[in-house]
Amino acid sequence: VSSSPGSRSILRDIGGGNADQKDKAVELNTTNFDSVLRDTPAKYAVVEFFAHWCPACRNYKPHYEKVARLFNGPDAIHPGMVLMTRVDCAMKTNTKLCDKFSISHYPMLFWGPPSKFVSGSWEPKKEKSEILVIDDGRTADRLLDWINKQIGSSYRLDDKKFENEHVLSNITNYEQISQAVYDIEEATAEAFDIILSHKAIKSSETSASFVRFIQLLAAHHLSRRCRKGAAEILVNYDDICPSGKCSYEESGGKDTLGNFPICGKDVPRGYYMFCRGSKNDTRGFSCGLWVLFHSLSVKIEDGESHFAFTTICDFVNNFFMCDECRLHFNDMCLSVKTPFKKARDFVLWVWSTHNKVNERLMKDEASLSTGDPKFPKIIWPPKELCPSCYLSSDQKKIEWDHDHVYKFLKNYYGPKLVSVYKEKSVIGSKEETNIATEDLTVATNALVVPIGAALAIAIASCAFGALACYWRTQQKNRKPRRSWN
Ligand SMILES: Cc1cc2nc3c(=O)[nH]c(=O)nc-3n(C[C@H](O)[C@H](O)[C@H](O)COP(=O)(O)OP(=O)(O)OC[C@H]3O[C@@H](n4cnc5c(N)ncnc54)[C@H](O)[C@@H]3O)c2cc1C
Repeated sequence: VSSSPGSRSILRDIGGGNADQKDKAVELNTTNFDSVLRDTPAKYAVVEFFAHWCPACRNYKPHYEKVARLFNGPDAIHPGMVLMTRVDCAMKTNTKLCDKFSISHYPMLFWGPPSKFVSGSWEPKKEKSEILVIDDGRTADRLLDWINKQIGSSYRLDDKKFENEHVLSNITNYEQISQAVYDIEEATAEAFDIILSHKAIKSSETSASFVRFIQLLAAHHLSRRCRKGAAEILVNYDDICPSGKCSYEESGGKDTLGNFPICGKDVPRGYYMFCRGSKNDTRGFSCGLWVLFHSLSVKIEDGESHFAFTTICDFVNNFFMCDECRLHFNDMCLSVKTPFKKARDFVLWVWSTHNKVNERLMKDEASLSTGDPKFPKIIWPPKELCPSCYLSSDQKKIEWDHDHVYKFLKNYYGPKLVSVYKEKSVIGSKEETNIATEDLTVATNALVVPIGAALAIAIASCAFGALACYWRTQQKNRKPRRSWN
């Protein structure tokens, strides 16, 4: 991926990277402008072009920062909506960048989808640009009003984290699933961190379960960086977990599990987007985990379906540290008596199992008021999302059209889920298109290729073409181990 190194860490460190001044707005320059705006999960960006010598800009900064604290960084009040950035045009290195946006005065503020800024420009007379000049952002209040008008929100400067009414409920919004691509990465990294912090690979059984899950991720995770991270772990597994005994601590060397961030060093970012609750302790990780399972299920081929089923069941049983959840889930796993032969059956099993959990939680949450008021549990998908999934329904019973449900799930957790990446690639350069496509390409043809000893557990169940290929490249590049040591 051609992003400049560290562009993602810049996004993550907003407030950390600029920790000296505690600035929340991200400082952009010629080098990181495109990569930061391409990598951001945010739907919109504000770019402030300023000059550090300009007194008006200095006076404006506290206003801009008041708004930036709402949107930027892991402590943001409304993360993932707007990325607030600034470019110092007084820096010689940024001259060309500022020229491209025809900067006529300081500060000058622009608004638009981040992808439109990538390799983008702005001219005063150009009509129909998706990049707009913010013409009324002179104070923090006015800037926020302007933003609210653009996105139909009602954010306020004194909003507090999770004490707000503004999270948009996504129950019936077909488009919002595209934000979940970032949550899948987040949940994967969080699951991995939990395993590390609990030192949860404790036996040969848990070790085998872990390897199988990582194998599933290496082959079918939607995010390229998570597939890559998973493959790295597999390749090095014998060294970092000899005989299933893992070393966990992060150290300078590459010989502990902690040194292999599964989705790259910049994930977890610290927040969820599609899975964001309106309260601090709702949704988040467990929602992200479900979305991960669904997104994996729709990628599975017929021959892998039973492997995927047992792998997910074992993973939940061994590594999902919510006792009630894993016990119930395990019961539902055990109730499957005949092995899956068809991917369709597995996709529908994950869906119906999730609905059984929803059904049970609907009652619990109603009596205990523990649910998220903005995201009440429902039998899913609601009619608004998929009318054709319903053959008939009354108060007590829904009769599903399983063909339509399957078709809906394949699209919803497949192309729809990754549509944000695709959108970015359409507008970007040819090179970018290739990157985005590569980002999303998953191994669909699962070949059984005999591979090395370290993957013995993995190949015992099945092996995936892409993974085997990766493994072989690594083996070629690896120095032979000196057996006399
Ligand atoms: C394996 C597992 C078992 C769990 N067991 C329990 C338990 O026993 N007790 C408990 O209190 N909590 C349990 N949880 C947590 C619980 O299911 C929810 O994840 C949590 O309450 C957050 O709910 P949510 O509103 O974000 O939606 P979630 O139920 O997490 O769903 C996430 C998103 O998936 C979509 N979705 C909903 N239903 C379906 C479906 N049937 N098929 C496809 N997509 C769907 C919706 O868009 C929804 O927003 C479990 C979680 C997991 C991953």
